[in-house]
Amino acid sequence: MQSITIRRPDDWHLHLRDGAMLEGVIGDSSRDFARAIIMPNLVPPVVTTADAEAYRSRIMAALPKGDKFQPLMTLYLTEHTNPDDVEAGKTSGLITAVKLYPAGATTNSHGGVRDIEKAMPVLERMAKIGLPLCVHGEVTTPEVDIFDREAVFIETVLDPIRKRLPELKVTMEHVTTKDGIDYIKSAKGGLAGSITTHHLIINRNAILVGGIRPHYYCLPVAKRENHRLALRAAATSGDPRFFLGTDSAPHVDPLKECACGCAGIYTSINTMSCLAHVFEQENALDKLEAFASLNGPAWYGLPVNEERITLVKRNDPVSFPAKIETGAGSVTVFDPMFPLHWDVER
Ligand SMILES: NC(=O)N[C@@H](CC(=O)O)C(=O)O
Ligand SMILES: [Zn+2]
Ligand SMILES: [Zn+2]
Repeated sequence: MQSITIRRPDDWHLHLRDGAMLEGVIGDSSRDFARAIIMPNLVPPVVTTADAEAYRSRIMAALPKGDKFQPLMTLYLTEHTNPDDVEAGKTSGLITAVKLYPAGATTNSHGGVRDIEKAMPVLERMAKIGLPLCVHGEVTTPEVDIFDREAVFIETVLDPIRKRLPELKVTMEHVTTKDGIDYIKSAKGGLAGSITTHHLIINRNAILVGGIRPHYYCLPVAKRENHRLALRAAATSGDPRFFLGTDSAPHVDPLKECACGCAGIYTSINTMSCLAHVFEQENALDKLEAFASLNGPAWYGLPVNEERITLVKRNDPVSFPAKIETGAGSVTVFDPMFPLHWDVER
């Protein structure tokens, strides 16, 4: 039987939500992952260090007994964020990054940033103290086609910010285009990118061919096949600038299966099985540890995990539930549309 042992992975972009949903999903992350960067787009969002402290306590309270899981907290950047509060959050060790949502770009982003000038004092402080900025990199301009929004963001928002603040560390999250990959590779430093599980597996056909499939809809939306291939090449290359951020984003089924469905794909439960499959297909199982367990901590200046996990390839497909049941309702699990044979040994 084929198997591979790697350092326990981390998830550098995760939505855990709150309340009954948090309780329903956290075990799927803490089972396989040691740490995760926790997204702050709750309702209301996590905007102050005090909010993050309280949210962290709720996460720790929801954690299954015996699981060791470290939530790495982020702040939701607004036009009123106080640089002193951000600095205090970093100094105390609570805050790992600040998250930029262009207002209106994605789920619960309406309180995000409209005018980047208003956020400059915070960004300047972050550059000074070495606190990374995590970015949802899409413009919201109505005239820009949704499939072009990442490329236009890079050119019109991200590159100008990085030229003004070369010291600012920026994580381009959930990169979905070859343009994003090329931009990260061309940078002389200070820039890295997270890649999701699902964007390595689906292109936009998954959402639209043969009927509209809301469980493959997320933001940034999956692009054409050439972009998916660029993501796969980057993720499996071992290049330290690319690492795993699942962007596992649970929404209850009624909010996905309706006339105006929410964006988000739930992958926490089967991400490691999917990734082993992808890396094996690319003849790059030896690069899985770099992508899932080494490159992220190096970028965020954190130690790598000492624990190991073993993935084994089983003859029979491993079964995952089609849906998980949470106290908030059922959540459909990402279906990669091929059988999964790799399994995390428990
Ligand atoms: N990725 C998504 O499609 N949705 C995320 C938000 C985000 O990461 O943009 C969510 O919070 O639901
Ligand atoms: Zn996002
Ligand atoms: Zn996300």
